[in-house]
Amino acid sequence: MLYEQIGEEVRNYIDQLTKPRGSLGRLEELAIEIAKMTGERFPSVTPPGVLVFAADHGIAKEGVSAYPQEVTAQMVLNFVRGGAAINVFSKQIGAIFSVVDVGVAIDIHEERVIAEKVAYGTNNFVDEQAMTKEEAERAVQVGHRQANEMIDQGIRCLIVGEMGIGNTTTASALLAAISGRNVAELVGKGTGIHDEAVHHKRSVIERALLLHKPNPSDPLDLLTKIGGFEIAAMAGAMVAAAERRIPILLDGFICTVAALIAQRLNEQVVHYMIAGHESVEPGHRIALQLLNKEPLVRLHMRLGEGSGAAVAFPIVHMATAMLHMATFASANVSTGSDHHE
Ligand SMILES: O=C(O)c1ccc[n+]([C@@H]2O[C@H](COP(=O)([O-])O)[C@@H](O)[C@H]2O)c1
Ligand SMILES: Cc1cc2nc[nH]c2cc1C
Repeated sequence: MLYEQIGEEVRNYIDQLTKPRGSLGRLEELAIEIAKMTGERFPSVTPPGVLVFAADHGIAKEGVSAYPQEVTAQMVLNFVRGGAAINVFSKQIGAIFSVVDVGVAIDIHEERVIAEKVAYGTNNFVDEQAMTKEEAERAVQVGHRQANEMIDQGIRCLIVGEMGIGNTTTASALLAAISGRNVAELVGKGTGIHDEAVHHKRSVIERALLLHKPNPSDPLDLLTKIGGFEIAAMAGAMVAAAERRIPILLDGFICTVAALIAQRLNEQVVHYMIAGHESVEPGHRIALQLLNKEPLVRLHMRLGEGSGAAVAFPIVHMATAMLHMATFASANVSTGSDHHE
């Protein structure tokens, strides 16, 4: 549960800082939210942790991505060698970074990749269940354990990223099931497929939903029938962060769908989430609305990996830094007519 009392104290304290009341806008609300999450009057979000989960998707066989499946494994190697966007951004924000293989389709021979493979990719959910219930549970537990390990290392804010060719199809199927919205409204170009392929992607998802009829409020049923291993692990990681009162900075579309799964595992988790950015993927806005979250930035990004959250992190950091301003009393600045002690 949130520390409501501390939130109120911080709200009153912010009104004593040397600025016109409310003039730091959303930063003020962010500082209050983080105080409520952490129970600290002067919370810190540094260092942040970036935890990237990688997995493959059987649905990729349907030709729903602009890139071949082997890119998942290739990018995992790129992550440990420091060449991806998220590596560059993680360095900029001073993040602790890890990448976890929770279900990549091939063996990865690289000791810097955390090996937690549940299976060699999911099954193609257009004609069979994506995974077994036990696999879904295991993937959630991998995420939970990995987030706890990062928190033990001292991170004060968690960014959960993903890599998985085909996972915008999986995330779209999950969101359509959860929201009951039309697939056409939420399906997008993912890595950059053309319009005709978007139609095909839509019909693949519609077929899968008709076949499986997942229960929109049962996270394990959703994951088992139409999920992905990285999405399950991300949800587990979010649950762990909330349990440890660590703020979660959400990334793009896939991450936000994982957040909806996390919400169905434990509804308290939503109170620990901050929406980092709004992705170009059309379903992202819908997923954010379901969580009742307003993104911090809109930069026309659609990369994943945790990159949008990493870009938004400095804003969250600024919100906590703001609390170290002088007060009207300490700086001997006259208060305005609307100032209340
Ligand atoms: O985060 C997003 O909003 C986002 C939007 C589009 C694509 N992606 C990334 O692209 C991959 C999935 O795209 P696709 O076309 O293969 O389904 C996966 O690795 C994601 O990290 C991510
Ligand atoms: C190159 C590449 C990098 C990515 N990072 C996240 N999803 C991705 C998809 C592709 C294709």
